[in-house]
Amino acid sequence: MDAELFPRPRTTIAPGAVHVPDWLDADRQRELLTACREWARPPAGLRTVRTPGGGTMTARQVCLGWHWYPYGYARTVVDGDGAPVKPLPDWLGELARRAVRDALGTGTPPYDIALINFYDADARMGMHRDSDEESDAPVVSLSLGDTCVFRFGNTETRARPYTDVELRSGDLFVFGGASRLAYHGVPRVHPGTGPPELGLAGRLNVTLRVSGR
Ligand SMILES: O=C(O)CCC(=O)C(=O)O
Ligand SMILES: [Fe+2]
Repeated sequence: MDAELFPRPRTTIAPGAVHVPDWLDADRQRELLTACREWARPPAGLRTVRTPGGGTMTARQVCLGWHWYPYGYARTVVDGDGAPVKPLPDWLGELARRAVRDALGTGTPPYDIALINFYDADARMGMHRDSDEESDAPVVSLSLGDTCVFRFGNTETRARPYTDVELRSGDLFVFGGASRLAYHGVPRVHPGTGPPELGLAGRLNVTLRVSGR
């Protein structure tokens, strides 16, 4: 990890939306990466997501707990190999609850959805809302590998006002409350910026949600 002259501060980006730099230490990042590599294997492994309009998402994805597809949830990979979705391990659900407690100081119901997004140097994610859940529990986002620009906007439109936040390996971002349905996206990944000792080319994002089902 780079030694910073000044540690990056924890920042409230919008009401209920908090960025906590360096939340995962190097060992926890390595453990999470090892787990992601296992989850990415078939069956129900890393896949390219096709949108109803005929496009494809550039970030490839694997789901745990519930399988997300545009735009709903299923117990099997209905838009892929048809296999049952992998279970979400208790330790990962507990990590998400601890994240919310740390970032927002509140309790939450158990987390039952994890999306793992893999970004190569050219991958992006367009502005969207996480709105396929029936729970208003906060969304938890963990980053590994390359630094990205995470764009966090408003609940009304994909356009401004928004705030660009640099998410680095080990950073936590939580959005709940008044920001739970805010538009957000990843306009850019900076290749080669991850911690060399992690050994990941690209960026991984682990997004945890509560389905409310
Ligand atoms: O990669 C990220 O940081 C954001 C991912 C995201 O917004 C999502 O999976 O819904
Ligand atoms: Fe999202």
